[in-house]
Amino acid sequence: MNKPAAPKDKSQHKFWKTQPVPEYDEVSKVKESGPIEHKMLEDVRKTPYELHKDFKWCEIDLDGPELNELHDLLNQNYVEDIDSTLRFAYSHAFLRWALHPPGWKPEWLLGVRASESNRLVAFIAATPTTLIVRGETIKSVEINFLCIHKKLRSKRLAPLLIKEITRRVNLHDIWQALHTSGTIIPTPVSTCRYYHRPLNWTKLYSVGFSSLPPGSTVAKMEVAYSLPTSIAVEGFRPFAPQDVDQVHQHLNSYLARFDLSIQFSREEIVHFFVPDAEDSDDRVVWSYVIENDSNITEFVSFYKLPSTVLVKDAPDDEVNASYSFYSFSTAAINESEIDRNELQTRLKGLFTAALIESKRKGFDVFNAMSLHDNSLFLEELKFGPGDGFLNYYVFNYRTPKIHGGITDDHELDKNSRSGVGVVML
Ligand SMILES: CCCCCCCCCCCCCC(=O)SCCNC(=O)CCNC(=O)[C@H](O)C(C)(C)COP(=O)(O)OP(=O)(O)OC[C@H]1O[C@@H](n2cnc3c(N)ncnc32)[C@H](O)[C@@H]1OP(=O)(O)O
Repeated sequence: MNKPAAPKDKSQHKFWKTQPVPEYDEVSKVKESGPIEHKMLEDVRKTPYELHKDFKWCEIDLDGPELNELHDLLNQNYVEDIDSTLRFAYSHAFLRWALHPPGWKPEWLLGVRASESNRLVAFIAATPTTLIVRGETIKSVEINFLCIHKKLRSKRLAPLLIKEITRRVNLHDIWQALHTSGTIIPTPVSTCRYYHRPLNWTKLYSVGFSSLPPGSTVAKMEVAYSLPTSIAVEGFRPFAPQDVDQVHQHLNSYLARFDLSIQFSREEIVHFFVPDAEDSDDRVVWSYVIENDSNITEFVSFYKLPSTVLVKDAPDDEVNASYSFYSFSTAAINESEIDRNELQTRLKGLFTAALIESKRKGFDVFNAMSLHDNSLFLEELKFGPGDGFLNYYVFNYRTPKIHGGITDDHELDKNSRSGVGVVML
């Protein structure tokens, strides 16, 4: 298992030591939460940061051919797993869905082009969100898709992208940002672990994602990960437009229980969960509810994010993965009345149904993290711990460390639930 690397001292981070982020040892000592730096709108620089003359800033218009340029930049240069065997392969539809939520701004889809060739060589995105940290509501952004072309790495371009997106966000009177990364910089507020539930074990084995335990066989592993062919939970059905109000209300109540979370507007519920396509290669998100007597009691959603297989001569070039997105059970909402056994039973039923649907849609693996109340079902539903960890950061905010659903030994913590409610794409 690859444990997260031991961090350096913040002072060794040439760029991050200049930014309003906590010291490494601060989150374990701090008692109060709040912004680190208070700036005024008039203090914000009015002009873009200067780039080297070989480069220029640009905004990426996702409604035209630039979408394809961004797609190619990310698919060739974005995040790879620890041993470089897989790389995220975002679809065009995914990028539009992720980067055009309600309230998106053209100037927050920030690119860098080579001055001479006009080629897109780097990108960073901000999208608006309503963050809640320990009950405090903060108008904020999510920062994602920071990517620099492989040939331009280690040239200190990332700090410029980060400073310029900060400036563009600050100009909207927004001073905090949520971001995640597999790498450690100053300073994670929480760390969650990835868990993987094989749906097509043989395929995962053939591309090197899964390994055969000693004494087992491919056939035995297929049986071990087989799923019922029909869904046993009564009232389970696809999420439909008429469910928006109930899901909006329950999901926000569910998410408000967590120390680090977000709140959705009604428009965001529609954007993120009502699919705009029937099943097709272009579909990005699937959402379902459990309805009893016209009341929605549970909700589950997952999105499609394949990875390109980078191993030479592998029999397949893609792993088709679904990722657990937002979900809730109303059994968890009223904190004083939570019956853990009841909640566990409901979540197991809900996620077994999600796994069956995922398998029916042709996914090879279902991924989830040690967040929400997931520790109540991950092991029972045969999710295995992954090598990957995801660190959560809140820019310009300090707050005591938030539980990421794993113990100090990085094992799933089944005794206390995670404090993380937000799921980053
Ligand atoms: C209020 C609004 C605020 C808005 C902003 C909030 C903050 C947002 C922060 C960004 C959230 C992004 C969320 C995502 O998208 S996370 C996904 C990040 N992307 C990838 O992993 C894709 C593959 N990798 C790359 O494209 C490059 O390696 C990247 C672009 C990551 C770095 O490029 P490069 O390798 O060529 O490095 P450099 O020489 O230019 O720069 C080196 C400096 O950059 C610091 N670095 C490296 N990686 C990261 C990272 N993932 N978050 C923050 N900082 C990072 C590094 O510690 C060093 O600083 P320091 O250690 O010396 O101090």
